[in-house]
Parts: sequence; structure tokens; C-alpha cells
Amino acid sequence: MLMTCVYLCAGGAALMYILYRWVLPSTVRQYLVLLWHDFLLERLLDKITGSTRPQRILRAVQKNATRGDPCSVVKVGVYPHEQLLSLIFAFLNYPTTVLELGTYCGYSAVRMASLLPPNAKLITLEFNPESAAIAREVIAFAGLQDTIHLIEGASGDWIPKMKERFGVKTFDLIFLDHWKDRYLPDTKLLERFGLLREGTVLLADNVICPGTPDYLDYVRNSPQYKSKFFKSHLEYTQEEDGLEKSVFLG
Ligand SMILES: C[S@@+](CC[C@H](N)C(=O)[O-])C[C@H]1O[C@@H](n2cnc3c(N)ncnc32)[C@H](O)[C@@H]1O
Ligand SMILES: [Mg+2]
Repeated sequence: MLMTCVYLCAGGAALMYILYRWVLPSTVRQYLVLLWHDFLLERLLDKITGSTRPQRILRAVQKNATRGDPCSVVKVGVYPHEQLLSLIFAFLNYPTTVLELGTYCGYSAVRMASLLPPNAKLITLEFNPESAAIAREVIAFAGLQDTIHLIEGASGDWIPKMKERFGVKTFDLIFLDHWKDRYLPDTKLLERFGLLREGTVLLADNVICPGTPDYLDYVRNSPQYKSKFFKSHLEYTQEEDGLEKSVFLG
């Protein structure tokens, strides 16, 4: 009886894996991965540890990184775009004005700021107060509070105020990594408020999973952009994903 149960469970698990890996279309698979990873697994970990994911990230940074050393902070997590970011920063001859949409816990902000030349400025926007508070602590731990300017608020509200509130003329690099349905409207806002110059690079994350079809269609077909896709994979998974690098041509 026990062995029959074991065989049935093993057979069921194998069948589920085959269905998941080879039968389900990739879009369904991507939704399942996001549902599992960003929702079910996180809720389970929240319950078990009595803490939220941002709180766990901050604790991991405080425990495993060295205060004042941004590289040690970045090493605490998995960052799939490490090499590409370094290449793009070199290609741009080290940008001095960078905007990030979607800070979360400040991980990519710390990564990018650690590649910036002295006197450069990185503005990052986050509308979730809990994430913004954790990001502030992560940024301070890395010793980058003078380079990274974290704004708590929604991109749609802040992009129009960038020039008057922060004295920004145009950005050299913009990293789009917030909610995917905002990529296109925020790009149009950046255009409308004159924040792009000839040569500004838009780097859009997760354009396949969860995906940003309207944004991709826009930057790939507009004569104002020269766009190129870089294959990658979704953070912490093997699911196919990618970044779109689009150079504004003016
Ligand atoms: C994928 S996470 C960012 C991850 C971060 N860039 C990193 O790699 O470490 C997306 C974040 O964008 C924030 N967000 C989403 N839409 C936003 C908006 N319109 N304005 C500001 N923040 C937004 C979410 O609260 C979330 O924390
Ligand atoms: Mg991302």
C-alpha cells in the first residue's frame, strides 16, 4: 500500500513536470512561475519567517555584506544583468544622470550607482512606502546615500516635475523596471517633458516575462529609437526573459 502511494506520487510529480516543461505554452508557464515565485512562495515564506520579503532582503544585506561596500551588497542577491549593465555603462562612456523607475529594495540602484563616475546622480522612484523605507536603509548601508536620490512616489506624478524639482536637463540612461503597463505611458511622458536627448538610452527590463508588448511595439517601430533585444532570464528562475535597449535618436 505504502509503495503504491509512493509510486503514484512520483508518477504524478513526473507527469506535472513533463506538462510544465514541454506541453504548456511558454506564456502559461511564465504566469505559473510568476504566480508561484512572486505570490505563493513569498506568502509561505512570510508566514514561516514572520517577515516580509523586503525585510528579509535587508536582514540578509546587514548580515552578509560589509557596510560602505556597494559590491558586497550586490553580491548578497542574484543579479542577472550584471555584465550587460557594465557593458552599457562603458558604451555610454559612464553616464552621469541616471533615472530608475521601480526601486524595490534598492538592489539595482546600488548596482548602477557603484558603476557611476564621481559627481554622477541616480534618481530612483518607488511608490510602495515599505519598499522605499527598506531601500533607503540598503542604500545607506552601501554608503551611497549621496549618489542615489530615492523619491517615494508614482512615476506618472514625478516625471513631469523632474526638471523643476531636481534641476535635471536630460537623462543619459533610464532603467525601466516598474509595473510593465507603465513602460509605454512613462516613455511618452519622458519625451513630452523633454527629459530625453539624442543618445539617451532606455533600458527596459522583463520585456518578455511578464512582458511589455505595447512598449516593444513602440520602440521597435518608432523612427525615434534604435532598439536591440538582449536575451536574459527571469530573476531567480530559468524562465526566458530579456531586456530591450533603445537609443533615443532625437
Ligand atoms: C521589479 S521591482 C524593481 C526591482 C529593482 N529595480 C531591482 O532590480 O532591484 C518593481 C518596483 O516598482 C515599483 N513600482 C511599480 N510601478 C511604479 C510606479 N508607477 N511608480 C513608482 N514605483 C513603481 C513597485 O512597487 C516595485 O517595488
Ligand atoms: Mg526587473
